[in-house]
Amino acid sequence: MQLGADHVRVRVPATSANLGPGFDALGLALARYDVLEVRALGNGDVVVDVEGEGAGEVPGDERHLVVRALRAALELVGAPQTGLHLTCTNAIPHGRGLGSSAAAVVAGIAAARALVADPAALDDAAVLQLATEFEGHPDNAAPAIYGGATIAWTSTVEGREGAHAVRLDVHPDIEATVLVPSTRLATSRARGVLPETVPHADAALNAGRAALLVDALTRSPQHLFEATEDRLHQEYRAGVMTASWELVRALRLDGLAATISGAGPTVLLLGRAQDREHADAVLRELLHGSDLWRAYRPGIDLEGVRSERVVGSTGLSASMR
Ligand SMILES: Nc1ncnc2c1ncn2[C@@H]1O[C@H](COP(=O)(O)OP(=O)(O)OP(=O)(O)O)[C@@H](O)[C@H]1O
Ligand SMILES: N[C@@H](CCO)C(=O)O
Repeated sequence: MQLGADHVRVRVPATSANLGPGFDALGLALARYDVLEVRALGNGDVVVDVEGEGAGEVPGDERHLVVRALRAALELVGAPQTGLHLTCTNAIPHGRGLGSSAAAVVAGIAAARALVADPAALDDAAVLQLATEFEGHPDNAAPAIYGGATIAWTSTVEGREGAHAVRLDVHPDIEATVLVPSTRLATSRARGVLPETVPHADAALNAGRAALLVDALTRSPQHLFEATEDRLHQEYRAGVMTASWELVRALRLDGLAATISGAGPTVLLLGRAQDREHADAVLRELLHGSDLWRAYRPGIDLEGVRSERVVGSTGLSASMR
């Protein structure tokens, strides 16, 4: 397949995975975005300019995660590799449990989709499958692609092998607050401290809470507190994110639906708009005098990744999702 454009722009949301009991399955898209421009270059050069999160840290060559994902997507659809000039304006913090790596991978694949002559060859299902091959699990990639909340799973059923996701419409009263610490934690380290097996009673509790959480997210936000209980991963990880786990416990003691965001160490707080005042008062008290945390209330992203071809200096073609 040939390229159909030489300049595209992509916007991809931050995501919060797990949401408590939905380990490796549930995710939520947040309205905080990395924005990328990708230009195909006639020569084989790779130039990467980064502003914001990751500037001066991520590699500026073929090892850059967006470049790797983009190249994998071009290869998947049989499009030619090309030189690339990548301009990244990043607002998703790295290594904090807000899906920065999934966002980079999804953005790279979405850029490839917008660059190739037949974008339909990289439909959302193909983007999810390829992103999951990079990430190892689909729970951040799914909301980054579809927006809203998602349930993602990896099927082993014959003929349906691989990653799948369904999108949920989040109840409009639900708000997300993220408390982002200055410290980082690599997902690989947080996964390394998980046990091989868990007690049956804990697994049973999580199954019930995850099911309840689907209802709480979409229809009954009054159940968010109980629905975000988890016994499968957060406490096991407490030793590698002590301050985050302490904050989750303190917030929950005050009746707030706090969880570790993804593999941490960010803390996610879900709640109803009507409970915002109470949440803010608790946060003020708990975080008073601490310079460890930055708090945001980003809003829920409903669209997922967006890309568009850039034509001339200002004109844009139809956006491609
Ligand atoms: N926009 C980006 N551009 C290039 N590389 C990135 C980008 N975002 C993340 N990465 C790479 O991914 C690493 C972070 O991935 P990691 O999975 O540890 O954390 P996370 O994705 O932020 O958190 P989580 O998966 O728990 O939500 C960074 O250190 C960097 O190497
Ligand atoms: N479900 C994943 C999310 C981080 O990518 C975890 O908690 O390890």
